[in-house]
Amino acid sequence: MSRPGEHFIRNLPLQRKLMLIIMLCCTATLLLASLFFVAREAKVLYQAQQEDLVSMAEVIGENSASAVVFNDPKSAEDTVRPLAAKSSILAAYILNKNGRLLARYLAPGAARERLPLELLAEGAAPADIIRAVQQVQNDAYRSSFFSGYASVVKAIYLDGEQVGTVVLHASASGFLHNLGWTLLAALLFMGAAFVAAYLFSARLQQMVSSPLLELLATMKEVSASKNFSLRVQKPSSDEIGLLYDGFNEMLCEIEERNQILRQRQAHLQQLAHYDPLTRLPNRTLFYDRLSQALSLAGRAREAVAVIFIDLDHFKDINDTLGHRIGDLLLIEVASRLSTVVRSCDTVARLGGDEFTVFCQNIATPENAALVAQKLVALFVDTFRLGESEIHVTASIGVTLFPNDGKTVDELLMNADIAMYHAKGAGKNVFALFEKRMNEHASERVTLLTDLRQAVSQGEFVLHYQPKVDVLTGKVTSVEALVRWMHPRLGLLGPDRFIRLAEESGLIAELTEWVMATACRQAKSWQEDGHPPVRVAVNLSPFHFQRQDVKEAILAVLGATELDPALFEIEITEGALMQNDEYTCRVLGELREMGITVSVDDFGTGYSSLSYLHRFPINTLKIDRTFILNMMKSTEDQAIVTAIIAMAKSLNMQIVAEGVETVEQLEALKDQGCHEIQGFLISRPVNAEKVARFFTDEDRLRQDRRTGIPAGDAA
Ligand SMILES: Nc1nc2c(ncn2[C@@H]2O[C@H](COP(=O)(O)O[C@H]3[C@@H](O)[C@H](n4cnc5c(=O)[nH]c(N)nc54)O[C@@H]3COP(=O)(O)O)[C@@H](O)[C@H]2O)c(=O)[nH]1
Repeated sequence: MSRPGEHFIRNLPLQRKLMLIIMLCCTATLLLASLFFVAREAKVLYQAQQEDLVSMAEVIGENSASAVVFNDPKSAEDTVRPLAAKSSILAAYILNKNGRLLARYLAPGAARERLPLELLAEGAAPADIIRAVQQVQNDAYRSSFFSGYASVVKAIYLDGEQVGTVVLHASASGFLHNLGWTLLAALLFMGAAFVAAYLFSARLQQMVSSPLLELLATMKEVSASKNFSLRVQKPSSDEIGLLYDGFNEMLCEIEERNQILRQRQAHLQQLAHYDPLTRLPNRTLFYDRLSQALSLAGRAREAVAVIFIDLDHFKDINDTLGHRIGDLLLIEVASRLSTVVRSCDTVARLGGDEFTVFCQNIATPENAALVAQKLVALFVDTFRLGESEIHVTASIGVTLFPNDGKTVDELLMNADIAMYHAKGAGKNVFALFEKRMNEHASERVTLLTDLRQAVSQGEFVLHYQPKVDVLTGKVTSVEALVRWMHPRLGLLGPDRFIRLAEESGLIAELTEWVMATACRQAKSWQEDGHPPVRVAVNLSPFHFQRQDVKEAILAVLGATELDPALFEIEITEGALMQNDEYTCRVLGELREMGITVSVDDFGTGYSSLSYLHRFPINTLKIDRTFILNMMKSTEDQAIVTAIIAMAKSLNMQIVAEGVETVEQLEALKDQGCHEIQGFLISRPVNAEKVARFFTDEDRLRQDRRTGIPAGDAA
């Protein structure tokens, strides 16, 4: 705890503090110097005065020595009488060696009460006189200052032997007067020195404090304005100069740190609001901008179009061509999308292959459709990505504020629903949101709930579609195709629920049921006396990528005791291209067991034909879209020809899917296709009906339509 004085001094401004220090130091120094000077002067003056008195006492002593020896008071008094001429002498005494007072002189007007020997009683004993003389001798110096007289006691010698004593008292006024002058001079000197010190210290403190005050002012300015680019001009090379350097360096460092901080903040801002891959606004920024746009549009009574864009088959592209190409595609798509919209509109990437756009001030739904049309058109040109050139399409959903929704979430949800409708409508199209689409969306949720129970409730049934040899007409295998006997909606085709099963993870359970049922059916046909027929089951890519798919197949074959040679799996091109190493190994192991491996919907994926030889595949099934169009599109015809030629060179069996007409059959036969599957032979039918194709009679009926020659049943 500091004392109040200390506290006061501590809180004084620097200038005052400096002044105080300097003045205190100066005063103390001056005081000490003056004291020393005065004390010294006093000593000199005293000594001079004493010397005078001593020489007078010596003269008196010499003159009175014989009078003292002979105890002659009269002669002794004669020696002191001339002292009357000396105005400064107050009193003089001559004593013999026994202390007897022989002579006495007292100046007229001398104050007797101040003189020790005068204070002795009349006829005082010699011993008292000697004691009083000793006291005079002892107090000689002090009495000069305080009693106003100077004293000297001097022994009287005759022939080297003390015979008496002389005591002299003189007025000290001369000495004190001189001392007074000396003191006055010292005080004047001190005063002058003090004034000089004050002026000098004022200048000195200014020299010290003004750069510090300047620094303080700059510091306040920096702190108020946050302008860290300010610098101070170094005033000197002393410690204050170093302080200035330090201050400038500190500002420099703060400025650099601020710069780094600003860059980092900008980077964080970028990360928080922009997609790092495409540099488009991300979901957060899109939400933010759209909600602002909606509140503006609400006040201005304007419409806003929210568009949801999803790339078709992006997963397949990623899986087959790799993530690097997938990333390049997303970047290219982002840049194409940005070319269509106006500067007031926003294009964003929500994640994965999902992009969104909102356009402000859209006058009519037709205008929104025009924008969507432009967006679809962006995908007409192929994308050149590194070495690859690919054709990609997108499905687009459009919704309008305020008619279709009032909030960002509602609009995005509806745009998403519309986009799903566009996908369902065959992809590469756009769909404007309609209220009824919402019903479909909620239907989808209900369907999913129902699907979860469907397997355990036994609501699925298998239909079978035969594949026949184009030359012999023999059934080579039957494809098991699942249907759902929905208690409320009736018989549902796989297109209504396979995707849902895949998305919900129910596909594995469903496929295991399909495999078990198909295998049991194949056994059952045999037990009913039909010739052994191979049964083909579709494996979803989601299921195939599960590490236990082989074990699941083995378990089914083991449980049903079906010969693996009578079991076939159909996997899509996309599934084939995912995780090559694993796919290759599992397919190899399945083939070694005698299971037939077919690639379904071939031609729709992105696998290069030469890539196929790496996989242990038995059969390629040409996708039915090529078969459907081969009679009218030379391009599709060329694709079919190329696939057949390539498959043959790789010693693979070729099955043409979706053969509906005899013309298609003839064309395929001419090109050397091995097998066909399609409505021309049979639609997918139940187990009982398909079994009829195993007998000669039904094949013959079939032969009459197709012209395929009859042969032995498989
Ligand atoms: N993962 C699983 N996928 C399955 C399963 N069961 C079926 N599916 C897949 O569902 C898709 C649609 O199948 P579906 O509605 O059964 O259609 C099949 C045939 O009806 C149809 N087809 C056959 N011939 C013709 C024809 O001449 N014209 C024509 N328009 N359609 C025809 O093709 C479907 C069979 O195709 P594919 O499988 O490619 O051989 C379908 O993709 C099935 O794969 C299942 O259990 N698991």
